[in-house]
Amino acid sequence: MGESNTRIRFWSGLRTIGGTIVTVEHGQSRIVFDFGRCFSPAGNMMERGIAELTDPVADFLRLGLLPPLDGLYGEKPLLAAGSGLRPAGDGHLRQAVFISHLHLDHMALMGMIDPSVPVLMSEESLRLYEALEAIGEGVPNVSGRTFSSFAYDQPVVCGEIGVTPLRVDHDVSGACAFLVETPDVRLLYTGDFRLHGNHPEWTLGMAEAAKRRQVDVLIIEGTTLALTQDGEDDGDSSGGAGLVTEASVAERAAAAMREMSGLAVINMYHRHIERVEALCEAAIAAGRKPVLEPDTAFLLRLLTGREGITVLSESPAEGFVPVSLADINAAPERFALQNSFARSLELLRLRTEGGVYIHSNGAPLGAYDPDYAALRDLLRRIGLNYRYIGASGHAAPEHLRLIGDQIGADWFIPLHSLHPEQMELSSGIRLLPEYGKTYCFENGKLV
Ligand SMILES: O=c1ccn([C@@H]2O[C@H](COP(=O)(O)O)[C@@H](O)[C@H]2O)c(=O)[nH]1
Repeated sequence: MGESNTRIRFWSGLRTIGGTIVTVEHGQSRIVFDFGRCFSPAGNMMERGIAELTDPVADFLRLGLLPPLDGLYGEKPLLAAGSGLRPAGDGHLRQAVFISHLHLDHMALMGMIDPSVPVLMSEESLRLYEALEAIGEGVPNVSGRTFSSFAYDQPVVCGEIGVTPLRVDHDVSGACAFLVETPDVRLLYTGDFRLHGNHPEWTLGMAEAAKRRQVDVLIIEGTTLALTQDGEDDGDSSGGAGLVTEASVAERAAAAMREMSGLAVINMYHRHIERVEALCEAAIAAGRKPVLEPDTAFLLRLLTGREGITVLSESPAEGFVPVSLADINAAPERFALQNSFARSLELLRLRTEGGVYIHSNGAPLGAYDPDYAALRDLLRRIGLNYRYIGASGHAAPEHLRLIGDQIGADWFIPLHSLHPEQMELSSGIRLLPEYGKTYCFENGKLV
């Protein structure tokens, strides 16, 4: 600490999809962006469903699942972990943690940060976070902590570092990129983004702003590089050969619901509330009543103000219209029932033969997750026809290039990707950083 140049370090997420954690430091100022957890079912002890932790911060540190950063964690867990790191709150740093959006791979670990360190997210993200907390989907370990919000396009100053959040389109509301300015360097971290969603102008506006500010360094996500589309093997041919857009999802889902005579079941990710609403409309357009799980219904009402939502419930549900399993079994062809993976066994109580299972970016996302094979097995056994009808939250390779080229930074750093080395832009030097190594910038140049 205390050096005069700007130092950038990468702690996680360079060669994985998500889990991105990056620090930018100048003098005694530091910002951290994103604090998520990389999904790795085979790779670590925390994904094995073993007993609860008593001191998660200490345990995550010992397992190498948290970045070894001075000034970020409480004194007690550091002692418990036998760590020599400096505790938070001793005043040696001006710092803040910025969260680009509320997907687990970008925010799941933010409860581990000492409550004295500010953690900020967009106003929309904070609204969503509060709603998630209300249904028990907040992050663990947050006692004594409050989260703060920032407005798009309004710089937040953290000591000698300025951060301007720029809105982007992703498959969750409130997503943004960060334009980071220090006395030595201007960098843009894209967060996760896409151009085939309902709001390409947000992403294009972000690129335009970054170009105007002539950023030196572009840190860009590369999820789709050398990645097959989710559910590709299941050939949802109605999507056509081109890019599958968010706008096409509802249309294709409605067509599938019309085509099949039995029950329609939809697995979606309820943090993407725009998709939840679109699929409800699709069900209605197909002559079916959408029936949501109670948590999703709660989110939808709170975040959109929608009324008259039907929920799956065996008893009266205040503020909602209840529909029971027996109601559905009396006429399955009249319903489109939301069913998330955690509730899959409920399907055994339903008349599912000849119906359709619309997999619309709900977990398990793809074959890389062991739950996926189990889900497909269940669907085969109960006679539900699987259809993948979704749209990725991530820019296609050609759009990554388009955005990267438009920004035209001197250096570009691909991350959030299994194959960052495949990112090619028309100009700029590609940097594939190493974990924990310090990259120093002085007067806009890597030294
Ligand atoms: O090993 C993996 C991990 C993820 N994917 C796919 O990547 C995206 C992740 O989206 P997020 O918004 O970052 O959660 C999703 O399409 C996954 O299916 C993968 O294919 N392999």
